Amino acid sequence: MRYISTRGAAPTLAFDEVLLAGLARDGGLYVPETWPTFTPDEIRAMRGLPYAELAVRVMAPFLGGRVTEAEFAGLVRDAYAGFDHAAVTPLVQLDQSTWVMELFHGPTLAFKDVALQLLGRLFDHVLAKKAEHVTIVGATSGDTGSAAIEACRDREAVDIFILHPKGRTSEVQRRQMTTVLSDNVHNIALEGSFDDCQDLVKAMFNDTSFRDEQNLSAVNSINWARIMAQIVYYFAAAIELGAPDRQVSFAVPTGNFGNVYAAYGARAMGLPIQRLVVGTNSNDILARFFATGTMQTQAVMPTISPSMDIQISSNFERLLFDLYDRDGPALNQCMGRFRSGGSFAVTPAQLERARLVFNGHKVDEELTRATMAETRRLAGGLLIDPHTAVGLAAARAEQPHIDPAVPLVALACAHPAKFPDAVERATGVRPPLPPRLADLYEREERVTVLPNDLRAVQAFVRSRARRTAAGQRSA
Ligand SMILES: Cc1ncc(COP(=O)(O)O)c(C=O)c1O
Ligand SMILES: N[C@@H](CCOP(=O)(O)O)C(=O)O
Repeated sequence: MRYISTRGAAPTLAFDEVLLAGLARDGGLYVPETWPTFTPDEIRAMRGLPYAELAVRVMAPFLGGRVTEAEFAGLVRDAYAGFDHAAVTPLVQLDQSTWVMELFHGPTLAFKDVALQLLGRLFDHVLAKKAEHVTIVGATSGDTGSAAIEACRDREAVDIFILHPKGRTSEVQRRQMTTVLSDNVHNIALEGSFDDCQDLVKAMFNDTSFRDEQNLSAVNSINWARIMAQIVYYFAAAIELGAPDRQVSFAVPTGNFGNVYAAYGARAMGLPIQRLVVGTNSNDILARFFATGTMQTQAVMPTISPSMDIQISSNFERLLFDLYDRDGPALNQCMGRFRSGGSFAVTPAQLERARLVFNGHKVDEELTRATMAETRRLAGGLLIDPHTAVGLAAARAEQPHIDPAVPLVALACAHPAKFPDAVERATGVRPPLPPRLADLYEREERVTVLPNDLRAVQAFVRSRARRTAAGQRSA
């Protein structure tokens, strides 16, 4: 298995290289040269497997022999042993045709743990073999940051720098990041939005001398391995609900388009997914795209689902690559137009192809709150976080237009305790922090505030990374 860049001008890479590379050198994102596929019989044979075994089956074709299956199975088992539910990503049935998939049973209470607990271990494994050290730079609107920090803290071969938009995450999300005081963890509160954070991360990758000097790596979903690990839970849910002999649809609260792109990947691998419903908050650029075929940025608006306060969804480029029939140079031109003018449009034929699978719905603040309250009332007191509510409300908006016999799974991407103020305001109930985070508000915080300026961030990284200009790990 080799990986190619969506912009068509970077060398193809093997799995271990793509894991460490992050963004491709031509500014594109890596995708598999061809999607591996499973036959219905192969999917049937996955029924009843424990999550970790299923994960190895689903991900093995992506490794291309660069990590042995036995080594990989050990890393996967270890990654999911720390989850507090035996099923890792359990399903909860809400009514005859609607389920919620709980993705928040990992150490930082968000779906990011599912991929990042594995990535941290993969980084260690691959870096030890290569005797290398990497400097990870990542952008977060709240959840990737803490999951990545938890996965990489105290790892000798890694320094990790996480940029979050100052004052725009929930307090729990911020504290989950800034109270980790390990020497290799560096939190930056950026004076800007999440999109600014993500732009700076990409700019650091596109500065090739800085990239090489620091041996940069990524933990955001620009890293292919993140997508690979997220594909697994779509298999887990669909198989539990009857795949390959029954179709399944998913509703996904969406910001950077990584999670729902993983569902698209699962479908490309042979999983019978009928619909992918994209739920956006008031930052509804994706819902507008699926309605009109035009991607047009607007000013980012703070909402009660802050992890989705995003205008530029990195992973959308991976879908566009397919809509452009994998023509890298043509996509490069389109992305250039988007960068310079803040908009682009696809052709009616491209939009029609996208809409065969995807549809989008905007869920405003009022509907988000109403969905949290209604779920508590109708589902036996179940509390859901605002992001999950966006996904569930989008599912409800789609349901009148789809076959009720096809199960619809809404993704619960974060634990309600990460957003206690918003949940309490909507439901009257304040979700308590689980025991492992019970003293979060008493822990010391460490964070550096920086302006939205590439040079300032690069200077900070240089001053803190345990790496010399010659590319070695410093003493
Ligand atoms: C709780 C939560 N829900 C939804 C999303 C959106 O996911 P994606 O960026 O993969 O579209 C995020 C951030 O990624 C998140 O943290
Ligand atoms: N919502 C995300 C934004 C970054 O997304 P990623 O999936 O690309 O890491 C967050 O919580 O940080």
